[in-house]
Amino acid sequence: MTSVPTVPKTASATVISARNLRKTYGDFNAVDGISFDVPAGESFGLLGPNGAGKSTTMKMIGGVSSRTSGDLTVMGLDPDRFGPEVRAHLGVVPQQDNLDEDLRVRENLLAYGRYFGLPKSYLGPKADELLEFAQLTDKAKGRVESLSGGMKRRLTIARSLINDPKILLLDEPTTGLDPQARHILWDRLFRLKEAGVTLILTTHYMDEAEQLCDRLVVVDKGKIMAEGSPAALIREHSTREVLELRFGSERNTTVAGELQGIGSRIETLPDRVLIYADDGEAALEAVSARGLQPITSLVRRSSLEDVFLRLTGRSLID
Ligand SMILES: Nc1ncnc2c1ncn2[C@@H]1O[C@H](COP(=O)(O)OP(=O)(O)OP(=O)(O)O)[C@@H](O)[C@H]1O
Repeated sequence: MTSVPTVPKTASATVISARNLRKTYGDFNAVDGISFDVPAGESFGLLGPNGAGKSTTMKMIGGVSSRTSGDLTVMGLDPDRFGPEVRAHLGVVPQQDNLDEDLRVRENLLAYGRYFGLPKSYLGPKADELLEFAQLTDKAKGRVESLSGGMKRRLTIARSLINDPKILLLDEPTTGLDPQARHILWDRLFRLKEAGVTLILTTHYMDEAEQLCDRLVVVDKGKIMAEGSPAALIREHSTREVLELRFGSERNTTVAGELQGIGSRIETLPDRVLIYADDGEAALEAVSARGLQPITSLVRRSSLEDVFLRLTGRSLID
């Protein structure tokens, strides 16, 4: 039997450490040599488009997919060698809800807890506490199929907390949910963070990353393009404001030349032109002064979407 090393004291502040982490399928690099550290209690995000390698990274952290090369430790342990021990520290919320539709809501929590070998005396009160946390107490005896998408997500999160994990892995926690359901979920995740749980989440929603993440890595095609807090990334890779102009589909693609010199950078997208400037209103006045009249104009703050566009030349949401 392999003995489990004790978690080194010096590493207590770092709960996940990846060095040159790589996963290949045939000759395709799904995760292409990424490195990052996550300290305890942080809310850490992997932000990137579909196919960037986010889920593959999560699966390696969760010990359900072995890495091709590189180093990875979770709570000081290698998930490839100590899968069950690593999973005992983790709560996992997969991209697709995989609740047991044959069981009632509360039963889902109990059954999952039994799978972890947790005793009945612990599970009953814990299930009730988690239903309360997930705002599902009144649905305890209901059928899973009768829950809304947001409720199913909350039940999946409640289920992932049955073993009091120190780290919660959330793969695209709010994909497919309506705005209200997303906000309720964000609030619950924020409470977990306040309670000291380390959150690792993947998302392709920039607003979600901005709301939830203390720090994130921007990933594209299996590589890390940038790393930092949302505010620091925006400061480093974008201007304070962005002026969005729509001139109509024909004109959008040809007008950029006439805008040269306004702001510090211009991006032409199929449906609009973006002028990056610290003062968006001043940029708009400069556009008018050139006799150019957009159909619509909007000044907004820079977002992580702008960071992604800057780093990859592509829009985050296709
Ligand atoms: N088992 C597999 N076999 C072959 N290729 C795979 C496998 N799993 C993932 N891939 C490929 O690896 C790349 C990264 O996939 P991954 O699911 O990690 O991306 P992602 O960033 O999580 O995107 P999504 O949000 O779509 O899940 C994709 O091109 C995907 O097609």
